[in-house]
Order: sequence, then C-alpha cells, then structure tokens
Amino acid sequence: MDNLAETVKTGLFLDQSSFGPYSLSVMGHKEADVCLVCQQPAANRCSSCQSACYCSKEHQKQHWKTHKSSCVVYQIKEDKRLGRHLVARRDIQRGEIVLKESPLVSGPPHTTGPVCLGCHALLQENKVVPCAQCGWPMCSKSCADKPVHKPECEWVKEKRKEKVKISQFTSPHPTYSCVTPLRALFLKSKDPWAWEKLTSLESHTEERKQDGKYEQDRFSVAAFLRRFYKLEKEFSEEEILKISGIIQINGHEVPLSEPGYISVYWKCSLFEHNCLPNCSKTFTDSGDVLIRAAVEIPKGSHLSISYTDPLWSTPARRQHLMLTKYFPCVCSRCSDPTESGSFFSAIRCPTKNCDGMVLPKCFIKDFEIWRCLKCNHKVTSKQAAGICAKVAQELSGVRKGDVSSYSNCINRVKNLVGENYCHLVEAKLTLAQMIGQSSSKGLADVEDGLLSTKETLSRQLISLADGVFRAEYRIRGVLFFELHAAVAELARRQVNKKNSNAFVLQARLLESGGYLERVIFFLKHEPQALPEGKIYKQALQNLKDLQNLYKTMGITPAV
Ligand SMILES: C[S@@+](CC[C@H](N)C(=O)[O-])C[C@H]1O[C@@H](n2cnc3c(N)ncnc32)[C@H](O)[C@@H]1O
Repeated sequence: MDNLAETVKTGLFLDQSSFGPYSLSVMGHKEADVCLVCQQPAANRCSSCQSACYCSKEHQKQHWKTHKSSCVVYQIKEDKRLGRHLVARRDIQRGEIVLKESPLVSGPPHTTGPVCLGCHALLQENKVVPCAQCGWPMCSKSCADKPVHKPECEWVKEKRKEKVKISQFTSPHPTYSCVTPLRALFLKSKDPWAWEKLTSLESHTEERKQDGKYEQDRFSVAAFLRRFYKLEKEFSEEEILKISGIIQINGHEVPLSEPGYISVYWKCSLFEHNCLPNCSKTFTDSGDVLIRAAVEIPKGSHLSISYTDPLWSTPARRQHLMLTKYFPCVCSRCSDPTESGSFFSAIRCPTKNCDGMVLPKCFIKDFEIWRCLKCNHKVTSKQAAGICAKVAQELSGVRKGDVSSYSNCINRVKNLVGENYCHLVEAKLTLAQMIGQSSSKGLADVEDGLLSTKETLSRQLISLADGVFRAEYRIRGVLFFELHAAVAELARRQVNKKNSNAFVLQARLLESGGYLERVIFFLKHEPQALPEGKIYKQALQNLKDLQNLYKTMGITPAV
C-alpha cells in the first residue's frame, strides 16, 4: 500500500490527455492493447515502464501489487556477443533511478586478511571476539548475531561440528577466500529463488579452465569447502567451481567496509560494460546497489556500467577486462585513441621542440606503432609503455599529503605526457582535494596562488569528466564541492579588498551556490558511511547558509 501511495504521490499515473504519443495503436503494440485486469480495450499505459496497459486508473491501482516487480524501465535482451543485456524501454532522464536492488549474496573478497564476518572490516588481532556459536573471529557480539554470518556459523555447528580457530592474523588469509562461495552454496537449500537467479549468471567456466583460475580454485575453494565443512555429498567440485566463476564475473566490490566486500546482484549483473557508460553505480548504506542514468538515455539504447576503472588508460582497461571478464572491449571510448580529444592514454612526442601527442592508430587493432600527430615521429608500443611506466614511477614517489611534492611532480612529468594523461589526472584529483586540508582554518589559510591552482584544477577536471568519466558521479560531485569552496573563498577575499566590486562578488557567490546544487545532484544517493555522503550533507548546509547570505545581501538567484 505504501508503494501505491508513493506511486500516486509521484504522479506515475498519466492523464488520459497525455497518452497521445504513447497510444498503443500509434505504437502498434496490438498484443498489449488490453487492460491487464479486465482484458477490455485499454487506453492508459503505466508511465514508468511504458509497458503495462489499463482501461482505468482504478484497474491500474488494483494491479500495482502484481505489476510493481515487473515495472522496470528496461527489457532483457540477448545476443551472441554480449549475452544477456538491458535495453531502455523508454527515454530515461539523466539522474533517474534505473535500478535499486538487494544482493543475492555478500562476503569477503577472494584475497583478504582476516575480516569480521558481520561487518567485513579488517580485524585487529587484539580486539577479536570469537563467535560463541562457531568460533569465527568477529569484531563484536553484535556482528556475530548478524544474519549475514548465519551460513558459515550454521554449517560449522551442523556439519563441521568443531569450532573454527584462526590463529594467524597475517594478510592474506586463505580461509577467507571460501566464505563468499560458501554463502552462495547455502542459498541452494535456504533460498531456492536466489539460488536459481545466482546459478543462471555467467561463470565463464571454459575461460577459467584455460587461464588456470579454475584449477587454482579447485584446491583453495572447492576441495577445502568440501573437506572443512563436510559438504562432499551435497556439492560436487564442478558446482562449487561454477559458483566461484559466477562470483568472479558478477561480483561488485562494495566500498562500505575497509577493505571493501563483494556482493552479487541479479539484475545488476545484466548491465553490459562500457568504458563510457550511460549509467552510474553507487551503494546504499544497507548495501543495496543503486543505478542512475548518468546521461539522457533514449529509448532502445543499451544500458551500461563500467566493470573497470574509467581513470585507467585504454590499454590498462582493456587488459583488465580481458583478464577478469574475458572479453575484448570495443566500446566507443576504446575505439577512439584520442578518447574524445582528451588524450587520456597518450604520451608527448619525445622529439626536441615538438609538443605533439603520440598515439597508436587504434588501441584495438593497430597498436604496435604509435605516431606523433604533429611531426609523425614513430614510437614502438614498447617504448611508449616505458614512458608510461616512468610517469607512473615518478608519481608513485610523491609524499602523501604534501602539496608541494604533488605540484612539483605534476610539473616534472608534463613534458612526458599530456595534461589529461590518466596518472596525471589522478594526481591532480588528489591535489585539488588536498589544497586547504592541512590547516584547521581550511582554505582561509591557503595563499592566493594555491587557491587559484585549486580552482583551475577543479575546472579542468570537471570539463574532462564528460569525455572520460561522465558516470563517475562520486568524483564529479567531489570536484564541484572543491570548486564551490575555492570560488566562495575567492569571493570572501574580494570583500576584504578595498577595490571590491559588488557585481563581481555577487556573481561569485551565485556561481558557488550553483556548484553546490551540482554537488547535491551528483551525491544525493551516496551512503553516509562514505566521505561523499558526508560531503553531500555539508553541501546541503553550505547551500542553506549561502541562500541566507543572498537574502541579507539582497541577491536574487536567477531561476
Ligand atoms: C556481468 S556479466 C553480464 C551478463 C551476461 N551477459 C549474461 O548473459 O549473464 C559479464 C559478461 O557479459 C559479457 N559482456 C558484458 N559486457 C560486454 C561487452 N561490452 N562486450 C562483450 N561482452 C560483454 C562478457 O561475457 C562478460 O564476462
């Protein structure tokens, strides 16, 4: 009923008058042209999924309980290259929630030190509380009582019949690689619906046999689980190894603990990969996955997320996808060596007095020879990789938290790679956030030059986002927050200057408020447990304060 009330409140029902463009006869969907309740001719269509048809609002309301689970903005399709994938059933607006889903299974990553099996945080040896039921080390009694810990706890009691003892708190600890597969196997008898969904997912068993992961998991996961938990009769090695593959291919790292834990979701697994995806992924405080449209998505478009790090170079992303997900990425970003003109993976021409960018013709098919776009100077891919490695090494040597170490290093590597080179972008992101953090007075303590560096870096990275990391809402939100702070501080300094100009000051304050609105848009679904969730809260407060200031100063923001 709550859902229905929510739906009515949010105006999901269309007025008869607004059905014109969606009318069934116009769309030609004759088979759906009847009311799902009374089978009579239907003129109304659910405005959310554009699929279910009704003769009246009453019948739509009546049917909501049944319809709500299938009321989604996408359709599942299948083809040879992608397997199952999702396609938009209607135009989807930027920022709209496409999917919110609870995990089928969650647990520690394949390689980790001992973590608490309740909250998944790394355990400190001297603060361990063994579970009274099964002996697994936990961080507290309340974590031992959490439902997520039930599978291994119950099987230790019922099948192993001997408590677990972990005496080595070294990292990584091999026993933990079996916990998530065990929790998945537990579903077979306890939650057949989830088991059916889970086992229908892609496992890439053949590819895992080829690259040795299957054999590795045969000993470290399958044989261990069968022996340790006495599961020989219930699960074959093959069944356990299929589950291991499913977790590898479909698992998402959830950053709500340190280290992050792994969750597998059902529908979320069906989003295909794209290095320039049209959907943005985040997680709620309770560990549900939440997918939003990162851009306007026209009806019929494939829905995509990124399986890899969009801040990596094209060769690094493609290699990662090939090694872990077993497909060669041919997305629009990988197909364009300039990556929308950003030169994100390019090096600078080593020829004296030439500042051209050097790239292969294509990272997918023709990447052995790289050429300067200005002077045509040739570089082999091995030489290019050497330059990239040198840049990575230089940047890995920066002193953490040291603004001048970062600034100097960024300037040093600029003659080897372009302004937007991937590792340089990561360093600039860190620097933009770092400026103003070292003092309790924040930006007020930062000298003018550094303040304008913060502003310039934030602007540069924000404009780079569209071509390279448009779906990284967390990063984009943080960048707008840094920019709002720099612009507001510049305005404050302006007031203190004798020749301050009221119009310029007002413009800066309004500009800063506009950036806060962008922060709120990008970060509004971030969990409180993450820094971005806290930045969101701070942005709400700062905007309120700024709006009060507008009132006192008589500034009227344009609508
Ligand atoms: C998480 S699953 C996606 C769902 C899967 N297609 C299915 O039918 O279960 C990931 C697998 O889908 C395929 N896939 C996803 N995105 C792809 C892409 N852009 N190009 C080729 N294959 C892709 C690959 O086989 C990949 O290992």
